[in-house]
Amino acid sequence: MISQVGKEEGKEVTGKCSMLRNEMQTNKPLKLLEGKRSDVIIWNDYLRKQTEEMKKEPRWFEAAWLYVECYMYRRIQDAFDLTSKLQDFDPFKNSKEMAFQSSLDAALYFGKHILTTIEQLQQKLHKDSPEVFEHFQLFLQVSLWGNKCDLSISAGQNVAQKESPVEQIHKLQDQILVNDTRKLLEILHQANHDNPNKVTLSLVLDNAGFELFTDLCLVEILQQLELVTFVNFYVKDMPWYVSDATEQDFLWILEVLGKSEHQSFQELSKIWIEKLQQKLWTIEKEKYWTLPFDYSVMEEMDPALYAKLSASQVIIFKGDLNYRKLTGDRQWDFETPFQTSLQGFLPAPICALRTLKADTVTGLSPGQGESIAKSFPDWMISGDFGLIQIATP
Ligand SMILES: O=P(O)(O)OC[C@H]1O[C@](O)(CO)[C@@H](O)[C@@H]1O
Ligand SMILES: [Mn+2]
Repeated sequence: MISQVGKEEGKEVTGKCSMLRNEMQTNKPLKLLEGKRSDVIIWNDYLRKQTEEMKKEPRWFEAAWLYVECYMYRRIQDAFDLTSKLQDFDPFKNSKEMAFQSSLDAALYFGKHILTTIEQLQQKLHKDSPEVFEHFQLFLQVSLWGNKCDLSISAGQNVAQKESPVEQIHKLQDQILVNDTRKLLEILHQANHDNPNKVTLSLVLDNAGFELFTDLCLVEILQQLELVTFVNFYVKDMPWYVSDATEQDFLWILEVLGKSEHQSFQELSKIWIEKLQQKLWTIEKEKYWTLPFDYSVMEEMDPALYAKLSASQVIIFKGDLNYRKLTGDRQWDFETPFQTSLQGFLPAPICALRTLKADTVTGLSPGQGESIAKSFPDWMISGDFGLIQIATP
């Protein structure tokens, strides 16, 4: 329940958001943050440095898109931080929850599919059987296409997933521009060989709701196939890009599945809650994901996080924004090796699972981008094309 004070403060936040919109529309200079969160100093220093480097104050239409776009979400949080009652209020919660509710059919279909798969795996499957690859590939691709479901482009409007994901992925095969699935499986096999029963996967999450559900299913299968032992899920530490997953969103989905009338959902929720209790899964909150930096400077700016990621055997980065931060959101030639575009960021083998929604991409084969562009002019922003892309140290 929001108190009377909370209601009044809600009006103040709305007023601040209108001002923010006006600053944006009229291309005003970016302002310093005013709240008291621990990252304010970092954001404000960054703005001062940008001003020094550009020899003028950064403005909305002139500064780098990655920076201003992140700054916009950070300013929204700043408005809440300046209240006494609404600092933990998530303005996107409703949109995230509604989007998941309207994707329940697809989630249920996939939930039943994973439970059947688990049963088969437990009964018979030999770890070297070709079926391992089939399962691995299917769950990886469903998690990839789950990334189509973000709410930032649709301004929070519904992006319900209606069709059965298993049937959809067959149709989408040709839209995977780089497919390093086999390499990823090899890396996991090698990691198990080197560290039996001690393989840690870091999964840097993107969106809550249906995408998160597909991520949880992917991880479950990786553990069932005994390719991965521990999973660290990295969530956002504040509401971000509308649909990005926070710890609350993660816990919410487990709760909703647990309370569902469908037995398959209940079962999955029970298995996953146990994994959290047994520390086979952990939810990690780190502030770096909502700072203005790309990942090439993480080692310098946040050596502790870099070291933590380095301790895992594989890191999966989900989604478009993570990809932009991996590549510094530069206008790379499409054929630049993915590894080059990481500019030294490689704490452990990296796998990017991303549908293209912004115009940066690397690691394509000669002429591939140009050829797609002829038939699909908006191939880089439509979310219709995807990558399963690996870089190894
Ligand atoms: O949820 P995702 O996959 O990171 O997508 C968010 C993307 O949407 C946009 O906000 C709009 O294109 C991009 O700036 C951003 O990279
Ligand atoms: Mn997102």
